[in-house]
Amino acid sequence: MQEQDKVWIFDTTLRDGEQALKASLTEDDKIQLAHTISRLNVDVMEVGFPVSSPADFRSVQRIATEVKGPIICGLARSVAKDIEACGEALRTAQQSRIHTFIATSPLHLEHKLRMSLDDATAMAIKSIKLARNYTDDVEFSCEDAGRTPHWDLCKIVEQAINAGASTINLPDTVGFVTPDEYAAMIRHLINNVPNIDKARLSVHCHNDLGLAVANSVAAVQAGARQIECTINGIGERAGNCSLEEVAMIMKMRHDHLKVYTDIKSEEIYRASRQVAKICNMPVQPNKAIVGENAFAHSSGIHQDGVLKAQNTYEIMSPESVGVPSNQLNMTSRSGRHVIEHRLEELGYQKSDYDMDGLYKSFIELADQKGTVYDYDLEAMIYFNQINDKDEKYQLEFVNSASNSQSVASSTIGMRIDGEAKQEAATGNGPVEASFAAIERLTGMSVEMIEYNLEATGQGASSLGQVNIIAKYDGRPYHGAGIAADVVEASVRAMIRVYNLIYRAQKVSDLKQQRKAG
Ligand SMILES: CC(=O)SCCNC(=O)CCNC(=O)[C@H](O)C(C)(C)COP(=O)(O)OP(=O)(O)OC[C@H]1O[C@@H](n2cnc3c(N)ncnc32)[C@H](O)[C@@H]1OP(=O)(O)O
Ligand SMILES: CC(C)C(=O)C(=O)O
Repeated sequence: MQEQDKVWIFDTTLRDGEQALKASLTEDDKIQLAHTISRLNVDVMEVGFPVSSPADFRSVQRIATEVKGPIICGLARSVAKDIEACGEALRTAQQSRIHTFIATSPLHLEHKLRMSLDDATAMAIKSIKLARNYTDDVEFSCEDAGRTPHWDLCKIVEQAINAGASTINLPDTVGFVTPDEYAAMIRHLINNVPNIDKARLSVHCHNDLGLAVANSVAAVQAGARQIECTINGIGERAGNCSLEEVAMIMKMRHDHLKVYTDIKSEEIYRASRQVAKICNMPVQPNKAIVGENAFAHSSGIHQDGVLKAQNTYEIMSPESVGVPSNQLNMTSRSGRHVIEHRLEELGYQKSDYDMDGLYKSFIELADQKGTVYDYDLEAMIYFNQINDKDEKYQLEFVNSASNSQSVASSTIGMRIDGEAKQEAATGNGPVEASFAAIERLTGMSVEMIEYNLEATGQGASSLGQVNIIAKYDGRPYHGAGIAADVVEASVRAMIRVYNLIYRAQKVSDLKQQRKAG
């Protein structure tokens, strides 16, 4: 592969991505994420806007000192104090870049900066020269380039390169342009700026019309060689171009695009999950590359195809982006092939069950509860069908109390194998206290993996829906509960988990008996 075909990946998760968060990241969060981003093997990491606050200055400084590998970059307006703060914060970096910008569109010049293009150009040149006192690697951005006349861009870009900028970034700051327009802008600059070969052309796209990735790819096809992007596409408003998407487009479509990045794609999923968790920005399930459903197949025809040849419905392998494996969801849209496959993985042979009878129970259960899990399948083999009314643990009542001044308490009444029992416990909140009371009643303790509370319905009369994933004996169980009272919804979800554990234990006993006899 040739160096001129390499597209640099400039990650701005910790700068533009962070701008969109409801709560700022702590210094430690940023350090942790910076190490993760560096493991992706990005070329440049923009990690903050040092003049904006002492905390941002300190985190840029710490990342510059601690994170080795990528070029560490900070953002600065075309203002001396911003450049000085940036230069100072980046002083200890192995390789540093100062990224300075000024808006160039008539709209921003007139209404925001209240100055002419010539004045903005003069400020840009002064800033680039000042930045060169700190580092040889200076990037200059024409903010709102997408809405700037092409000849205005040519004028300022030529002077910025002469002043010492080695990367020229042309952002579509408000996500307004279409791919053909953006490509035409890049071509115009390549064809009309006499010193353009002295700089790397960069693009920075926002997703207001959902075109950030498409625009970035179109710009690369037109000759840009740096993409500014964020993990999971987080960023101002509708977000930025998503790193994982452009990296995988270039990897998977190298045949067509003929360019490459140095991203270690196997690190993508881990990075995505960490960003989602630390930034408290969950990834939508159908998000390309990293969404929960990106490698999940739910319909029978697709599942059958994937089982016969994975590439029938997967254009890339889950492992190539660090997802451990694909997922074949068992739902009412599944067919017999996937059930047979799953049971084979669980150690069953065809002679262990009657597929026609099993499939009938499977479809009934799937229609009732959506997803059917392994333990449901096994229970169907051993009990033919599952009836919730015969469950071991049945809730009778929940009586919880909490206030802001003392610990919460809860009394739970249950029927266990038909016998009425009750227990009380305390906790940090009424849900924790209720779970502790259930633990006493069942004599079993589970490890909580996930607790998710959502309102279903509207306004104050909405119902609380709780979904729990809890582990027992190394195996996860899923429980859901719905009630007007969120504590009751939580208790119902947890009791469901205990019933599933009990049923799985019974299945295991029956398996042993079958083996022995
Ligand atoms: C498109 C982007 O994403 S750009 C990056 C956006 N990120 C941020 O804004 C986060 C960091 N920003 C901040 O912490 C603050 O806005 C600061 C510290 C930079 C400035 O704060 P303040 O001095 O209080 O100014 P405020 O933010 O209200 O207004 C911005 C000022 O900068 C000016 N300005 C905006 N961009 C530039 C620029 N590139 N170069 C020079 N001046 C600029 C504006 O015209 C305005 O100036 P004015 O006060 O003379 O009207
Ligand atoms: C500062 C620049 C690169 C920016 O964030 C934008 O224009 O969106």
